[in-house]
Amino acid sequence: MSVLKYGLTTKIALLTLAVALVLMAAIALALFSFKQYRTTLNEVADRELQALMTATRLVQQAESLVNASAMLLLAENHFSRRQAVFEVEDRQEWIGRLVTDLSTYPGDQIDFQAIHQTKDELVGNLARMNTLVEERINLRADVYFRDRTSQQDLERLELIDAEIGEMIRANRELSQDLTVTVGHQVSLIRSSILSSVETINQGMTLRQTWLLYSGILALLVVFLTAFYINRSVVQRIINLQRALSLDRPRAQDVPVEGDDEIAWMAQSIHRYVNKINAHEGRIMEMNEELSFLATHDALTKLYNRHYFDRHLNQLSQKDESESFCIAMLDIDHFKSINDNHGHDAGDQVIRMLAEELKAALPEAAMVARVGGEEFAVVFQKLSLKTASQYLERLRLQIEQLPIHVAGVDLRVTASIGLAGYCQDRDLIACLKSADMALYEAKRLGRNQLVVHTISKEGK
Ligand SMILES: Nc1nc2c(ncn2[C@@H]2O[C@H](COP(=O)(O)OP(=O)(O)OP(=O)(O)O)[C@@H](O)[C@H]2O)c(=O)[nH]1
Repeated sequence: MSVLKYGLTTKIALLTLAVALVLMAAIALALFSFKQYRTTLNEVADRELQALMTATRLVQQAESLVNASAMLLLAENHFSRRQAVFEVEDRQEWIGRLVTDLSTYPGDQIDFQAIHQTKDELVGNLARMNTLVEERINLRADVYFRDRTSQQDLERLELIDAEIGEMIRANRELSQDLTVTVGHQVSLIRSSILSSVETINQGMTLRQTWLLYSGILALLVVFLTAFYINRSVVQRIINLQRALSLDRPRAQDVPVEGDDEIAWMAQSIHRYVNKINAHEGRIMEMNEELSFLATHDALTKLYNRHYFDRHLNQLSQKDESESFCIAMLDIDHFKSINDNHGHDAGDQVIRMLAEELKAALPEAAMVARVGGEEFAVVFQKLSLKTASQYLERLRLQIEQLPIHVAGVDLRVTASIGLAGYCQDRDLIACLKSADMALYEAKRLGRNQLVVHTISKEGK
């Protein structure tokens, strides 16, 4: 019988493995999901938020550029102009760098070309404004410091102011365009972030569902395992225990169905119960045999001396006033049978006489073999007269009994002593009296019945 074949060990191991696999899959799924969400969140933080910050700084720089261009416009001398130009160039450089950074953002809906174009136009305008402001400062210097006022210069100054005013308007518009474009871009980045969050949410929801199913599956397998163990192990052990807890367990009550460890154990118990029952049956038979041998004579199957004594003792303790008699019977010259025909022949004669005694005497009479060729009879609720009639008839039957042993025909006789009407239930005295009657029968020539009657005063 292979333990690995269909045993409970294998089945429980498989169910445990199934639970472990489901749990491991759920844990792996959870870990993988956490890793994926962390990666996605890092990407969003690195890429989307970076782009968002770049865009915000770009808007700030665009506003600063407009302020710097106002400074340039208001410059009254070359020092102020150069300071404003320095500020403008600084802002331009920052705007250029931020626009380049933003261009690396992988958003296919964003119009980077428009941003670059707006920026380039802004830069071009500022360069032109610088030239005009420089020319205006020079002309104003000619007018106010060198006193070289000409109509032409005044007209030129007016033209320059007009062009600068135009440019400021254009720059403000370009700056607004840039802000609007970048603002549009910010909203795109925001949409992208929302889309990433939505993707994460969907992934989370899907994996939550999977984790829930995994948990339900694991619980199901655990319940199935518990149900299986209860049905296949616990209930069967309980049934086995119930079958064995009976006073006398029967092999057919031991449930042996199946082909697993418990079935194999039950089959072994079944075999043991069979063996124990067989042994018990044998022991009971032997007990009966022993108790029969303890109270009966092996040769004649009549009661033995021991039982006879016990019976007399019990009778003496009974508080009954009913009469009873005791007879003693002895085969005459039995020694010569043994001597002439052998011990086995003697045994056979004893057996035949015992059967004759049982057949001739009433069923209620207790007949015992109390010595080698000596028998005792206790008659209850029977008068001495009737008992003596039975015994006399028996004596005559023995006398005429055809006995064929050891190839020869034999005739045997028996002497009988009978005592009765014992007063005060003195059985010992009664037995002694019967013995004396037998002795007397022997003395008087054997093959006869002598009856003694005991009175209160004695014989
Ligand atoms: N075959 C056989 N002989 C037995 C058994 N028990 C006792 N004997 C014999 O029975 C004989 C009894 O002989 P005795 O006591 O001298 O008496 P008896 O020869 O019967 O003579 P009386 O009783 O005086 O008539 C002895 O020889 C015993 O050995 C037995 O179980 N089987």
